[in-house]
Amino acid sequence: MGFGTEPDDCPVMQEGLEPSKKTLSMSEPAMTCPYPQVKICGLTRPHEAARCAGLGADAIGLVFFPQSPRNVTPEQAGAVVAALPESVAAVGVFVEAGFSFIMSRVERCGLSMVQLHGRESPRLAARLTAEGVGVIKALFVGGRPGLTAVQVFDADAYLVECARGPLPGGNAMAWDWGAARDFGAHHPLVLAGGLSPDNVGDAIRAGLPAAVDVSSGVEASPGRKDTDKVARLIAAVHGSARHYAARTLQPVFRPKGGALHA
Ligand SMILES: O=C(O)c1ccccc1NCC(=O)[C@H](O)[C@H](O)COP(=O)(O)O
Repeated sequence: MGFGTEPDDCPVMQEGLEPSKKTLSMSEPAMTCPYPQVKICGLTRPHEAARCAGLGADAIGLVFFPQSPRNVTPEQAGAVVAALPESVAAVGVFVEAGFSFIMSRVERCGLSMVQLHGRESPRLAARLTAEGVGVIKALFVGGRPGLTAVQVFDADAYLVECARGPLPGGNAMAWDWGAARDFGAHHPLVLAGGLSPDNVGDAIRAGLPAAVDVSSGVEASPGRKDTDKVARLIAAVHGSARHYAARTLQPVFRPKGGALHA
């Protein structure tokens, strides 16, 4: 696909690596969230990203995947990131890209996190983490890598969605979000797939995630966000706090300005 070219960039799953130790524990930072964080993915325009941030989005996703209708150039992505406040995370979404390609986008565009949305290796995730880049690993119910791959991927958070649709992500495919609930009780879960302002409350009640990720459900057209839908979605998420009465939620997104915020 024309991505990484170095031997170390090989984007296939590797065996025999140390299992991830990343689970929720009392040793995590004391900051808490009353409701799940929100990532709005697939932004292509600076003014729409700024509006999403103003409405309360905690993270913005930029897709670096040429086959996606939401694909951005480094110039477009840099302009979107520049429009964000320091408190918001700038997440680059990659599909089986190599280390050098990813790091070039991180540095050039000012990304604070990367989302690995294909069959990348645990070693790639570890190398990015060692560079100080936040990592979100996508895992797939009914696809590969599945939820058990959490044991070999050390990541800040795990985005879980189903594996249906023509693209690796951004397919607007709803699924049984409750199937991720047990996973989210033990790992930082970003729930995704087919979420919209109308169903996100049900999805949160079912899956109890630390964050939700939405693309198609808040779009006017692919790559263009409808900020009225974004406002309704965020209001619904903020109305879900009652479901977390017995849970402590910690932030999962690293703001582009550096410090974690509650
Ligand atoms: O959105 C894309 O076009 C995309 C393409 C290739 C890999 C990942 C992609 N999106 C990743 C996301 O984080 C989406 O927000 C996630 O898959 C949920 O999408 P949707 O069901 O449309 O809300």
